[in-house]
Amino acid sequence: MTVIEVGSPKEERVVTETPIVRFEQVSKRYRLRYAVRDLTFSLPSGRIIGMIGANGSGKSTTLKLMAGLANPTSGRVWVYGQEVTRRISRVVSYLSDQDALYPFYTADELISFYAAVFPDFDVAKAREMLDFMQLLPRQRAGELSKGNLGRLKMVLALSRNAPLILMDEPLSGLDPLVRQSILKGLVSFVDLGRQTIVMSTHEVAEIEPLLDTAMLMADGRVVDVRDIDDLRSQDGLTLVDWMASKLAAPQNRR
Ligand SMILES: Nc1ncnc2c1ncn2[C@@H]1O[C@H](COP(=O)(O)OP(=O)(O)OP(=O)(O)O)[C@@H](O)[C@H]1O
Repeated sequence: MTVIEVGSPKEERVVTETPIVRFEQVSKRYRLRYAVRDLTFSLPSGRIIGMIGANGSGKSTTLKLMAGLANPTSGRVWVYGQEVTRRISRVVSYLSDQDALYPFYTADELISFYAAVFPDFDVAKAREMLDFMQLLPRQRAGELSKGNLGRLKMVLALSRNAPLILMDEPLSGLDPLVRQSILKGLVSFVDLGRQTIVMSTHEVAEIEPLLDTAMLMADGRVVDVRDIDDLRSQDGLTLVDWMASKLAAPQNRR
């Protein structure tokens, strides 16, 4: 298998060229309206990939298609070399943007529950992350503030040793002052030699230092997928500049 080096400013890592995610002419329609249309793209493995775009541009739908939680109306989706069905949850960890935790379970009980459901769940890692997040093991999910609930959901999603971790708006509800450091700390628990993170976000400037790759969506389509280092070195653009220039292009306007 061919390998390429991904270098500074992040630490050197070796990633395979085999895409972790592949979409081929995928559309998803809800009743009469297309949420995403004709998506064809691949995402590289061993990276932190940010999915950015305006409200309603199709980010959540695309993540759900990767997680096997939505079926394509047409087209095909592969993750980790397998065509996606609901069974893909064996190799995909998914953090929803909805409040989906059982409110009466404590953090500790949720860790046990996840460990029972997912064989790749790392209990020791989860406890370490819980501590890092300053969450109390015996506190019930329903008693947590929105921000702390978001932290707990991240702990649970990132504690799986799954090849693909999907996070839908992981920063929503988190205090802006701690958002970046929390995410940076949590991501350090992930083994990017074997795992890939794809996360949707509106916090484009804050997330940029953490990302390797950005995928821009508009009106249910993928506008572009770019390596962040290339954007900086070849185009001299920040992520925000790039997003603004791409969305201002006539073909991307409604
Ligand atoms: N279950 C659903 N039923 C009907 N329409 C849906 C459903 N899910 C998404 N849509 C529609 O599909 C489009 C794309 O929605 P999606 O949630 O994927 O966008 P998004 O980029 O994640 O938005 P946001 O940034 O606001 O979360 C929107 O027009 C939305 O109303």
